[in-house]
Amino acid sequence: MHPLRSRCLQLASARRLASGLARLAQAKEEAAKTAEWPSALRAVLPFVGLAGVGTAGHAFYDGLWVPLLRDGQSAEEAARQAEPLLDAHLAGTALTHLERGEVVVVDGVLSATLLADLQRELQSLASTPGGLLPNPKVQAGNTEVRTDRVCYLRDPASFSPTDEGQVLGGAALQLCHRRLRATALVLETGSQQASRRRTFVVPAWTQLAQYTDGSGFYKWHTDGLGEESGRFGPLGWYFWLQRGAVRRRSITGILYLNEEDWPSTAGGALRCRAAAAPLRGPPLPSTAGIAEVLPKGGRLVLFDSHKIEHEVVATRQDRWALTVWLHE
Ligand SMILES: O=C(O)CCC(=O)C(=O)O
Ligand SMILES: [Fe+2]
Repeated sequence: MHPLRSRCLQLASARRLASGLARLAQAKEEAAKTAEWPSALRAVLPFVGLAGVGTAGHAFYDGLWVPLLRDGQSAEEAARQAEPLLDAHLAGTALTHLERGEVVVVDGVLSATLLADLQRELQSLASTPGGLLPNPKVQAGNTEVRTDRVCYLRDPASFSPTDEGQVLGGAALQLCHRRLRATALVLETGSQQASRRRTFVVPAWTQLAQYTDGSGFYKWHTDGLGEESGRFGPLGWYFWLQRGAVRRRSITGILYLNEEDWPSTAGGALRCRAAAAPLRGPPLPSTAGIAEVLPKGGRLVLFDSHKIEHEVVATRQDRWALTVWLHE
């Protein structure tokens, strides 16, 4: 090779090497700059992680463990202490109507004597200080949605006197609580003939609600998660955990503890955006697809917790309802 050509080639490769080295140095400098961020991030990450796990744990505890998993029972366990409110045949029919998205109404599930005893026990509970508390929404500062006062009935085996809101009630209330929970078993058995076999988890508590004369109402809602579930973006997972038990609700069962003759002029109707299936009792009025169910004492109402939109209209006399949510 000509010496001049060889010199040129040497110069060219030296220049390439120099520019390569310069690029490397620049890249190193940039990497060092950005490395400051990950190391800062690495320092806070364990705390962020701990806070996340703590928040999730709390949401799980509050939203699923306490209301359902801690002392919830299988339908079989729940039925050990009392007779269900429905017989097997009625329960099978009820399941068929529930699957069609209807509201099942069964009258006369409590005797007249029991209804009279209930009136006495309820009056005494209503006048016991701290016996009934504002519902959870009102406690959270929201008075627009519902105004009832509530307490949670439990049987002695799961009762904790230190837990606010828990009550034992008298013998009549205890019997209603047990019979309402026991109804889970006939519904579960009835589902063997229905298109979907169900296995329920029954909370240890039932909710006793009092809507008072002149001011009690509960605006339109469903008892499940409804539309709010997806609304929260990045916080969605938190609400998903926090509303764990609500998410697992399957059937709402309401037993009215009022006098049997509830006048239609007294208001207080449960209105459901669905067809009603009165399995025992008179046909129910319905306007524009909304069934109107008066809270007659001894009336049992069942509906799909997620699908059926319902409201309680203002009542002009004290109105009592005992509710169980069967979960899946
Ligand atoms: O008392 C009723 O009739 C229904 C109450 C209700 O909708 C509820 O507690 O979720
Ligand atoms: Fe409801």
